[in-house]
Amino acid sequence: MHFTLRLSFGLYLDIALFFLSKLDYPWLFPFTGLAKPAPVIETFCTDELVSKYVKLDGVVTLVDCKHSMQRLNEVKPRFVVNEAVEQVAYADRIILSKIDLVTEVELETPRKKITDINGMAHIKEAKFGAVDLDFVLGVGGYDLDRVESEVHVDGNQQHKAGHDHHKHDHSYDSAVSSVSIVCEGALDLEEVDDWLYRVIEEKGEDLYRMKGILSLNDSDERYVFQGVQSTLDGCPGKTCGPDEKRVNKLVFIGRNLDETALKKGLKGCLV
Ligand SMILES: Nc1nc2c(ncn2[C@@H]2O[C@H](COP(=O)(O)OP(=O)(O)OP(=O)(O)O)[C@@H](O)[C@H]2O)c(=O)[nH]1
Repeated sequence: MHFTLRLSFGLYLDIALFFLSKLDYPWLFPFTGLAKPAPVIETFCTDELVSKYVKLDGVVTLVDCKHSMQRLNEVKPRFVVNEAVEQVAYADRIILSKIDLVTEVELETPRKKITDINGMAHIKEAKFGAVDLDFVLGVGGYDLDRVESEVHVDGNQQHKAGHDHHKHDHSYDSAVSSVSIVCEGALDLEEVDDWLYRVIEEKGEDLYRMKGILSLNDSDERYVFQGVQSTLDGCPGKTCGPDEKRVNKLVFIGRNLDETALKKGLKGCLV
């Protein structure tokens, strides 16, 4: 008698991931060239099967400081992704490599470009990609308990990382930037929750990542959140000291972010 065991691909993957997860090793997935990071991150964060066994620790992007500017400055038509810009925008850690091939002054251009796109990522300069393993492993880029130590915002500012509008007014403005907001006061949790979901809905795929620390009116605990595209996670954070100021810090990374509207939206949630 013949038994035909029909296993779906999903079940094979389930079994493979189960055994691989038992090894308890960090996995590094290298993506070369023009890989789009968003679908990969989405798979790790939202795919039921993959997220059962594998936790995304962080995205590390290597930027060649000698040759990357051309790619980063390339203006793409509407709805066409600039993969190089997205790779920087989604990164938790950025290795600015080949620094021996440029002068200190020349290094300023890619460094500025990167921080304009992504105001959250930690940047390290390197020769031949040599950095401490701690920099690329145990990143915790998606851990809520790391949000407070990761969100360092330096005031209300938006860094535009797109092209010069006057030179390229024929094309769609696909500027990717970081918007950092710091505002004092206590927020209404329901209001801020509604507002964040409204931002996600309105911006759609143009919103890449966000993180924040919120002070709420009915609690001494801060509230931390982090989101990737349409997913949003949040939980209570550290308790506010009795004399501590109620401060809210948020960082958004995305395309065509409207800083004024974001600030106004957040202010509307203050009690
Ligand atoms: N001088 C110098 N050369 C480097 C450095 N890093 C890599 N290279 C050299 O650059 C050449 C190309 O290496 P990479 O840019 O790392 O190649 P790659 O990763 O395949 O390139 P991509 O897929 O485009 O990222 C090789 O000959 C490397 O030895 C560096 O920091 N300094």
